[in-house]
Amino acid sequence: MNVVCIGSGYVGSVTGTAFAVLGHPTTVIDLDQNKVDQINAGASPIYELGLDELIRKTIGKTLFATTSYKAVREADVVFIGVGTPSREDGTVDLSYIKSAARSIGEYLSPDRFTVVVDKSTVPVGTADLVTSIIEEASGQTAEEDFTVISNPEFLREGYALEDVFFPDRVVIGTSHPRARKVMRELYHNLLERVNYEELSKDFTFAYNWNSPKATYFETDVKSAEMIKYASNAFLAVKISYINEVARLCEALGANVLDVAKGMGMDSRIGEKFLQVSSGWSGSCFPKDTAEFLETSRKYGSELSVVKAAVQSNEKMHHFVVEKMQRHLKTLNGKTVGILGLTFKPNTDDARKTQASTIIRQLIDLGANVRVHDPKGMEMFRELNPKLPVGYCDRVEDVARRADGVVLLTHWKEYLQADWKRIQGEMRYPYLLDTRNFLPHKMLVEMGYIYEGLGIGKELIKENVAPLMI
Ligand SMILES: NC(=O)c1ccc[n+]([C@@H]2O[C@H](COP(=O)([O-])OP(=O)(O)OC[C@H]3O[C@@H](n4cnc5c(N)ncnc54)[C@H](O)[C@@H]3O)[C@@H](O)[C@H]2O)c1
Ligand SMILES: O=c1ccn([C@@H]2O[C@H](COP(=O)(O)OP(=O)(O)O[C@H]3O[C@H](CO)[C@@H](O)[C@H](O)[C@H]3O)[C@@H](O)[C@H]2O)c(=O)[nH]1
Repeated sequence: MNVVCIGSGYVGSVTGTAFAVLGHPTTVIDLDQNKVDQINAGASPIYELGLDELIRKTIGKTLFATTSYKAVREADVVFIGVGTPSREDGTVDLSYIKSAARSIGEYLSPDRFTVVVDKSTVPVGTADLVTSIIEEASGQTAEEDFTVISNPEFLREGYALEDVFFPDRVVIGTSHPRARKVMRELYHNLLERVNYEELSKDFTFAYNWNSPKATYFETDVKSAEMIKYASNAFLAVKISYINEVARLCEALGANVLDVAKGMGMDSRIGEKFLQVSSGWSGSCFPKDTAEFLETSRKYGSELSVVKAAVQSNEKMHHFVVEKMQRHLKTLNGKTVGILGLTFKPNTDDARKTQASTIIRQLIDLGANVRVHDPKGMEMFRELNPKLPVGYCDRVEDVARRADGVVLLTHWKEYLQADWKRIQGEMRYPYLLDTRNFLPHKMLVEMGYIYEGLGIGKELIKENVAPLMI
């Protein structure tokens, strides 16, 4: 089956590579010549564990990359995986989707039935919009010559390949019988794990080989579009909730790590997405909750739980700064080291990261800020060109004459850091670990004044339950 993937970002590059690995001739199309050149050179345009390796193995065989839309002519399935960023008012900017739809329409073959698939996260009703643009640009008839369906993507950055090859579910939104048949055929190898034993020999990174096979769920197009927003918003609510519980634990002297563990043992609740943080962030949750909320308001059915989760999340960013301020009395003139700029580990993605909000607040309060991240410094600097921070290549440099160090992202590099040496660099050994990630007991014994989130003071000295990552 000939596959085209429009967009070679965090979703397009992974999806395109995955279908190529599964044996479908796949062309990735991006307007960005640099990304296309990188893929053709056998390298990934993003940092994602294992992706380089798979691109290298498939490029020129089943994987192709280009800036031209010509491959659409020969395609059975065309995925749209372009960006859907937020506008100022929180609603989604669909300009990339519209432009991709126009280009698809211009190249659509009149001689074959093509299934166009929205993989980007798009508001309910977008498939209709894409349909009308393609009809106008191609002069062809929807549902006869082509159809537009929804197949939302649920991958997480940092675990993208694992999520794509071993998804919990594949959601297909269409009532078109022919499109359903095409999509079942396309996903057959993935659902049945055909040749996965062969693949396992090549993969040098961990895969969840024993997980149950994915559920293939067919529904109508609008419900599929809705499932994506409803899922992301639900996960954001879950994190906001545990973060609020963490604040209360702290006030009451309870240990949120054990509280989350005990809650997660109830299969109705589940242990995942109960990790305390300085707030959720990144390129998906902030924009998707904003759009979902705006849509709910537009239709007179405001999602008040989601609204509260968003507000609570903003409070969580402030809480981290306030906690530091409480401890150091003032931040004016103090030097603060930040560990972690990406919104989570194992990605270079620094879009809409909580680090930028927290750093801005620290600077507004008069602090001098130094930062480090294993993979995200380049993108963070590009996105925040005027932010007056010192970029450090080594963890120790962040700590130089610092009055406090804050860990925002739980990169394993920080677990392995030389904490004795870091302490030696600091003016005052205050360490705020917003992920409760570091070995507290050892650090306290070393002489650090250690604070986590949601852990009562006396518990810090004991061996509290480790964070699940
Ligand atoms: N990042 C994630 O983890 C993730 C997960 C699931 C769903 N999504 C959704 O998937 C979509 C893509 O997200 P992303 O993070 O991959 O975005 P991205 O910004 O990383 O990538 C988008 C790519 O599309 C290209 N592009 C834009 N317009 C184009 C056009 N007309 N023709 C060809 N290429 C074009 C851009 O150059 C860019 O490389 C969004 O809707 C997002 O919400 C993202
Ligand atoms: O227990 C948790 C889990 C996550 N986070 C934070 O929540 C944010 C989002 O994390 P995660 O969901 O792992 O990353 P994404 O790559 O943004 O993935 C989300 O957004 C994608 C884009 O829509 C979806 O495809 C995924 O299913 C959905 O998990 C990050 O800031 C995390 O640090 C927490 O604070 N605590």
